[in-house]
Amino acid sequence: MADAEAYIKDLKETITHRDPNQPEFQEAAFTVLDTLKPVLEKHPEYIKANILGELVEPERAIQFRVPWQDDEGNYQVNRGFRVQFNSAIGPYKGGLRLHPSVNLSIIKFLGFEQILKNSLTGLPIGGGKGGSDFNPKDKSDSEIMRFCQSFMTELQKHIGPDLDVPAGDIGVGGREIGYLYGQYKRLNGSQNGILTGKGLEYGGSLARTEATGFGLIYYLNALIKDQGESLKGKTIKISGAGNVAIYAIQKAQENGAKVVTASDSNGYVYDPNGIDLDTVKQIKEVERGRIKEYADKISSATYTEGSVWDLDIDYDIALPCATQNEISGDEAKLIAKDGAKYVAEGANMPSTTEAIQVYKDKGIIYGPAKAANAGGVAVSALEMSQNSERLSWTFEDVDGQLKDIMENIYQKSADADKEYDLGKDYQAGANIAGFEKVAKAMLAQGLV
Ligand SMILES: NC(=O)C1=CN([C@@H]2O[C@H](COP(=O)(O)OP(=O)(O)OC[C@H]3O[C@@H](n4cnc5c(N)ncnc54)[C@H](OP(=O)(O)O)[C@@H]3O)[C@@H](O)[C@H]2O)C=CC1
Ligand SMILES: O=C(O)CCC(=O)C(=O)O
Repeated sequence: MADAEAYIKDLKETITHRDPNQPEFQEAAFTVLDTLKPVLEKHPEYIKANILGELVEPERAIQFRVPWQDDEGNYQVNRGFRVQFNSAIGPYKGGLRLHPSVNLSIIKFLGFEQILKNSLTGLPIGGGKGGSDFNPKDKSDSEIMRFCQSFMTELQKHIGPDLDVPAGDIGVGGREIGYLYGQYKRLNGSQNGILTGKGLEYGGSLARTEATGFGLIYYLNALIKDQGESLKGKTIKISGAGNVAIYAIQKAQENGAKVVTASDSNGYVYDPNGIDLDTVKQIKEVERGRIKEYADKISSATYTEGSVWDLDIDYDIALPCATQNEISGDEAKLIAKDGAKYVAEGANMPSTTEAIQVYKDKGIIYGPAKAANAGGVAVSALEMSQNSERLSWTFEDVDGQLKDIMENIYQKSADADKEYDLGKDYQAGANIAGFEKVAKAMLAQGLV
């Protein structure tokens, strides 16, 4: 039997050989593999059963055509995906992303991340992800509806309340979930909570909208407290101005921190007085506008094109909440130079491999995405529970459970860090804690 190091090396070569054109998937898989050596050394039975070889291969990857008609009557075709990665601990669970950049590599990286993230929540959910290269940004409501109906017409053949329960991600919010749910219901005639992030009028959970952003701050609070500090009085740089960023700003402000930036894919606003959240919500949630408009409305703010991570100001905490690979190695060096002591990830894989190495070299405490942003999927699982028992829990109840789950996730990562003597490496801690549960479940179920 190969030793742990040779086994990991072999797996990486297999992935590179099988999926040479999937850089995002390779990045996500290699990052996890690189941190699991100590577990494999302690548990050679995982090598014997080739658990990692199974883990990096999706149980199923579905690709389909999504034809739809635009407002001018033209026939359009997009590409749809659902990757059902791992069901060892429960039904596949993970969002749908609508963005022109979507391809199989991106959906596989997101689905792979979802396996260990969902395991960390402590809830019985496996990992999956889906989406399409459709761009919802410049589309009318009717076009979005027709696209969603067509997408669900195919997707509904592959999902089910005990099989695979999708939700939102970039480009998929309440409007899209509503159209997708309506089409599922029309085709199947059943009200079985097949999607999460639903409207409150038809089976959604209170606090799901807020969950990822609030959860990020609950996780950050636990992390910071363990270092003997608190959020009060800290200055935060945040990227994004979507669902995750907005509710992270809200909860950070409630905890006495000052958030000074928000961004979108065109540029960022810097407001030294602290971001006015009502203005951001009005622009982004109501008007579906651009973040640039914030600087037109708020006189203390400036707007700059480009990446918010290139803005050179002093601050304490970085919260990337936009998209993958938004922080390069050079930008991580700037984060360190600006004096930030913590990075906690609201987005999925926002830091490149080089950036993560910089955090480690410079002693920045790093909360990885699969731990820090697990609040969204955790409350999705709570939405599934409420749907099953045909009940709606109060906001306080769901929010309280979310807080407990996020504190537990931090604790599990910190415990693994201690057990394996990793030196405050909460990334490796999260990977190990998430992996151990999935590995035990896979081993128990044999070859499946
Ligand atoms: N929603 C959820 O519950 C969860 C989301 N996540 C992750 O959080 C991140 C944000 O998701 P969410 O807030 O839901 O998505 P939204 O669509 O609500 O918002 C995304 C934000 O990120 C910006 N953005 C997207 N792509 C880029 C890019 N290439 N460069 C710079 N900015 C970009 C968008 O700007 P623009 O409008 O210009 O595109 C927008 O401000 C994603 O990585 C997602 O996978 C993780 C866990 C759960
Ligand atoms: O709520 C869900 O099921 C999906 C959340 C998600 O896509 C994520 O955690 O990245």
